[in-house]
Amino acid sequence: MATKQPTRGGQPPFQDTAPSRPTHAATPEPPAAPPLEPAYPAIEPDPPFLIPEPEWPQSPEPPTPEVQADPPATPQEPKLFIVHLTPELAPVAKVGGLADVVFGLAHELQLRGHHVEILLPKYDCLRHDHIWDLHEAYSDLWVPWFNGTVHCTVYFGFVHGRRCFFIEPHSSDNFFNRGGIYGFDDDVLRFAFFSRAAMEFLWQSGKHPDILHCHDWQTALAPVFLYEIYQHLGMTHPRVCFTIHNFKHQGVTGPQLLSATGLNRPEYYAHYDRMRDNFNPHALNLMKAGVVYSNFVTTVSPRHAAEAKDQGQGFGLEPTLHIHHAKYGGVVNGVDYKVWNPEIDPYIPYRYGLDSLDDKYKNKRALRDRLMLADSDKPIIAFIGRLDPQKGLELLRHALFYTLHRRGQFVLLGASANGQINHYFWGLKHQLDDNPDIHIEIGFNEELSHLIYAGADIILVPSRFEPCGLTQLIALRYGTVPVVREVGGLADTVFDRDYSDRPEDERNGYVFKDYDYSGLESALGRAISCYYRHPVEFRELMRNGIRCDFSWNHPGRDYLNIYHYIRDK
Ligand SMILES: Nc1ncnc2c1ncn2[C@@H]1O[C@H](COP(=O)(O)OP(=O)(O)O[C@H]2O[C@H](CO)[C@@H](O)[C@H](O)[C@H]2O)[C@@H](O)[C@H]1O
Repeated sequence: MATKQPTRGGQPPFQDTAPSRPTHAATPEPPAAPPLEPAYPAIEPDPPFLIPEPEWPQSPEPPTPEVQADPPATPQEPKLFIVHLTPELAPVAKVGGLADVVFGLAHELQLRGHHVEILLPKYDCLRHDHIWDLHEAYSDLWVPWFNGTVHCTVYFGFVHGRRCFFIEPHSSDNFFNRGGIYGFDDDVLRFAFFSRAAMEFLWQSGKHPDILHCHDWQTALAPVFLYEIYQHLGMTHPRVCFTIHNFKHQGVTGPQLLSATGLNRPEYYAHYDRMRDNFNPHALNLMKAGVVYSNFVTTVSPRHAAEAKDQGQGFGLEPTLHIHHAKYGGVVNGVDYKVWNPEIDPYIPYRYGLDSLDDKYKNKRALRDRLMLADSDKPIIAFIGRLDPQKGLELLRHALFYTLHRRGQFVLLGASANGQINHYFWGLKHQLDDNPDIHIEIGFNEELSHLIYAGADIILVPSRFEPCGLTQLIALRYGTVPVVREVGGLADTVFDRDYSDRPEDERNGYVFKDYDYSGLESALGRAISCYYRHPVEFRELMRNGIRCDFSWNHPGRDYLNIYHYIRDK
């Protein structure tokens, strides 16, 4: 049996995980720099709401069972044409939570009667089994790039009812034929190209959305292109909402970007008020550009919005967020309960809900069978996520051994883009291979994740920082009790059973504050004790979680309020 302090495994490669950039900008905040809000021309009357083009057939996929009433489209509210620009979309191109958010939000907006389209790259690794009726929609897109143009084909298809356009460039750079989504030396150029191509597509195809909703640094150049290029060509209608899912990755690059994208004029763009990185005066920062040029900027929880602006979690964008604070806020993500719902989940062998909670334990057995874990009365503690220093890897590793010590079982599902980290967890896996109470699965496996959410008793989210976090929200729906660090969206959504000042029926998990082993043990230890010693109370906690409403209903409303606000301004 492994002991609490392992003797093998070597030094984890993720120990020094302090943000590589200082938390305060080296460049002082300019005293009276006026916000550089794009001076859009006066808002023209809305064009008639664009209904789906008649030639697009309806999605032929079978309807999914309805588990909750769709919110009625409010007749008095103007219907919007909303385009999402995104590098990820679940489940066809998913690396992390951003993919789920675009998938869920787009559907919610559609349910409310708005016309939504999603633009993303046509990666060679798209999951075609989730795309219906894929066909060529636009064959003659020419995108300016350096001193020439790149020919692109645009495909249209439905991803579980969402209308999607996939942009495929034909160039020797093979931007999106790399067998993966991120992790290449030219990532900034790849996504700068995508943003330019998306804007060019909107313009050439005569689409004038009311709202362009961009996600993360990968699409942050779109509002720059809109304001600096396309509005002068007549695209004066769209307003831009920019959502930051993760401040850690900002798309910092050299001035070559400007000649590639046709923006040119380095003396103009490399200005502190526009795109110049707050640390490196010779670099450009795409995320900063997105903040400066968008009409509204959100991150994915109010707590993280404050942490990023005022508490050193903005990875250097703090002064920029201060300058633009009037158009900045946080909206907690939702979960798509048509996908993440144990009552209808096709990936779990036994469906269950509040009234049939016992069937959750059949899934626990199925999970043990599948992962060859010992059959016992022990609780299963799980972690699902990217193996990134953000996720609290030292605490995760500690939790694994602490769980064994406290008579629990541990399941870890994760992967890292960093070879060293993957290697470390492979080492841990080999070290613990014979232990019947541990399973470490390295890789991305959406189907398995459903079974883990359903079969585990406790989900652990020990993040260093967490803009929102979807795993705890999904786990709550599956009656799996979250143990989380009190940070970002985790603090906004999980309320400690013993210490929260919320009413008892709103307490749904365990929370710890300090990023250290004793902090983790205090919360995980209480959760395991409750499981063993107070099973009735533990069950009540599970029920409280299932009763939480983290659907897209509320965030959908919040985003619509933002959209209407920036349209009316
Ligand atoms: N190996 C694996 N196999 C199968 N499924 C896996 C997996 N690894 C992760 N997942 C799934 O991917 C999603 C991850 O959600 P997170 O909230 O952890 O997102 P992430 O940190 O990537 O994104 C950022 O964006 C999201 C969305 O805004 C924020 O919630 C978050 O705080 C921020 O860091 C979940 O649906 C999870 O089940």
